[in-house]
Amino acid sequence: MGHPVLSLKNVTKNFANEFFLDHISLELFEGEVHVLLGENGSGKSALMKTICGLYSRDSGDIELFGKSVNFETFHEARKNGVFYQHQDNQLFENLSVAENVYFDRLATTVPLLRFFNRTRLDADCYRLFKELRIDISPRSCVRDLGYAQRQLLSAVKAYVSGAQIIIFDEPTSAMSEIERDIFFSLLDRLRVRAKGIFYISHRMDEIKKVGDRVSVLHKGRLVSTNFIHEIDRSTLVGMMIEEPHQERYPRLRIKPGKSILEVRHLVSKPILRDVSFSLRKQEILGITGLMGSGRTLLSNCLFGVAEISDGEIVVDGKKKRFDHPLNAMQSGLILIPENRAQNGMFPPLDLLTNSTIATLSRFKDGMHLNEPYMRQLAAEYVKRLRISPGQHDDILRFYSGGNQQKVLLTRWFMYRAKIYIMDEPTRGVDAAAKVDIYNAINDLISKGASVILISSEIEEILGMCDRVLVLAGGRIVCDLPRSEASKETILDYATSDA
Ligand SMILES: Nc1ncnc2c1ncn2[C@@H]1O[C@H](COP(=O)(O)OP(=O)(O)OP(=O)(O)O)[C@@H](O)[C@H]1O
Repeated sequence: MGHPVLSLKNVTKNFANEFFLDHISLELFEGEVHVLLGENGSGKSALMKTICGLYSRDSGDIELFGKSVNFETFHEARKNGVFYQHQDNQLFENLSVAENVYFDRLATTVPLLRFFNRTRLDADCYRLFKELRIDISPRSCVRDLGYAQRQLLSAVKAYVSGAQIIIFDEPTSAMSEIERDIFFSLLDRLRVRAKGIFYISHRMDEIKKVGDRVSVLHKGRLVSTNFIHEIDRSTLVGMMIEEPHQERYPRLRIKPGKSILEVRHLVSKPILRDVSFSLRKQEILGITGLMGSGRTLLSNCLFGVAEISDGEIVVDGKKKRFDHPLNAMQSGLILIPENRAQNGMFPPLDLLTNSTIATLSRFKDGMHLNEPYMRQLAAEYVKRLRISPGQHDDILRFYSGGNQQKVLLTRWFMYRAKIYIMDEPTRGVDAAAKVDIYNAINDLISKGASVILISSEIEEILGMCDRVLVLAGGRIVCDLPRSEASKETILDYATSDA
């Protein structure tokens, strides 16, 4: 192990007396990938943001290459070689992929944007993507990319930034195996080029693969730092959470009933081609596929967000045409979207409003809303999904990513739809809270709902679903009962690209 390139010494930060980073001392050694683990809201992102100027510390010291630093802005940290990849991928929606990748180059080396050479920029990006095996067109607009593609793009931005210290905050949370392999090879290159990497993740399966040491945070405190090869998964989980072990995938033994949703020969240009499948009452139907396979587009078509060029949707035996999400909702369908920051949350509003906003009719009491009932139901979900801090007037913007996700789920769990389409519902959620979410999904099923669970995590699909569909190149390439599905079969089909 080399010498420390970044040292935190007794760093503290008080967040409005609600949360406290408690005297954290941590070192990042030259050449290491240092994994940070901890349940949702344990302080991982807050600590990293304190390093890179997004938050100022109250006390303690941070040394970069042996010199004390106190970055006041994110920009100052970047100038000094510290790059933070935010878990919500902060990209420019209206710019192209190449412009996003080389945005720093544009902003710093070209005095007037209008003189920049687009052809050269695209060619550089094309070469880079070819080298990294990334199959995204440099000219596409970021707005049209799926979440996993955006994650890959953010990682490439870190790569081209030339930064010496890189902080990845849940960089692979929506990526499937193949994209993760691309990301890991990019990480291997960075390991050689950068001086040190902090790596936050809830995907326990990747930690051994990527990390050298691991530090666990719990409620703003550092619990321990260990070499990864010296510690096993269950010890790590035990350090993160206080509760005893729970079953990872709690499955119900309910036999699905008759078909309630039929999708027939659905086409949505330019990706989806001839997609047909059915969903049965009280069934959990898993859909997986690689980046760009059409998973999210399919969910958007079913929910009336994206246009359908051909084919039909039949709900409860009746043909439907959804031009707007409201039509889909009236027919009992709900979509919990993949990109919560963009399509799900109301960041400036409080927890109570964010959780009850879609279900106000349920709380109607004459001319008023029954506020005690709203509070009671919200409190039940706060407890059940362990939302933290969980006060009704907490503003959502200040919540950790995983807790924001839980609030979003609360909103739709309360809604009591017939058919739930959940696009990556456990993204950014810690191992224990995932089980809470699976239990809440089971609860919906036992009350008669059906669920389409779209996920990039094959283990999750195999653990929770009755049946698995694999999308590749915009088509369904397999439809398997869970008993016949395995990780290998799914991967084989996912890479077959019909
Ligand atoms: N600007 C802020 N104002 C008030 N509280 C904040 C602010 N930023 C973070 N917090 C609080 O600090 C705590 C830790 O949040 P943080 O985002 O670091 O969690 P995390 O460990 O990264 O969780 P996750 O895995 O869910 O992303 C949370 O309780 C959060 O509400």
